[in-house]
Amino acid sequence: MSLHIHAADGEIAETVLLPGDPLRAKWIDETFLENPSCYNNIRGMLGYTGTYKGKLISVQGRGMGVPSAMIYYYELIHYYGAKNLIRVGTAGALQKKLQLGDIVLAMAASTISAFNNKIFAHSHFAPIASFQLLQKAANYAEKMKLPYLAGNILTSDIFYNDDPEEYRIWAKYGVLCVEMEAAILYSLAAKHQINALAILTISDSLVTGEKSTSKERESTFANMIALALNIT
Ligand SMILES: O=P(O)(O)O[C@H]1O[C@H](CO)[C@@H](O)[C@H]1O
Ligand SMILES: O=c1cc[nH]c(=O)[nH]1
Repeated sequence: MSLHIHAADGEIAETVLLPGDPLRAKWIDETFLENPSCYNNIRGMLGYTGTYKGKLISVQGRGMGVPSAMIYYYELIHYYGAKNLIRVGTAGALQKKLQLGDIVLAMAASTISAFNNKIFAHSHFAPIASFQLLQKAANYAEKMKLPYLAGNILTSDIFYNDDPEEYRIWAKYGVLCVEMEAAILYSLAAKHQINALAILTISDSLVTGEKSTSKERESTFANMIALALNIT
């Protein structure tokens, strides 16, 4: 049992999918898992464990932004022995070639967030994905003909930016999209020698201003979850 997750020992699987929205966790549980049970409702941050094709999988909501996500990543690693953490969620495209609904596999996560500054002082750590999970995800996406790109992404602390053009410098360096939790996931995974991958679905574009409808989000989200579940 930990402060924000009230699960008994053994109640959480070694592989955990992490959507931001706790209701997405509920939806994943109801749509994809067999024999599910809810192990957490502290702060409404729902967590479930069930089976997928006979494998034990957990799904844990983790909120938005680095501080919230870090609490859940940390507790899952420290108190529940998580070994594979897969962040699933939405991102804004920074490149014109990305269409709404496309999947991005985050090979690395650049960030404006300062959580690593204290540890690495004037140097910069490069948070990267687990190659093993990344390779499996790319293979699965190709097999299923899911439109995807793999590359660098940006973990931002800012959702509503005063300067709507600020993304351009990241775009110039090839960064694919922006979200808010992957860099801390990759940093913690490196520190604790576990596997981590962020799988993202493009929900809007900072380049064109397009946004997906709720219906589109639902179907594209399902592709992303199927991908995540099939690499575990
Ligand atoms: O869809 P999720 O996983 O929550 O991810 C993205 O959506 C939220 C912002 O709307 C942030 O958490 C961002 O990272
Ligand atoms: O963090 C996010 C998520 C989706 N779209 C954005 O622009 N930012």
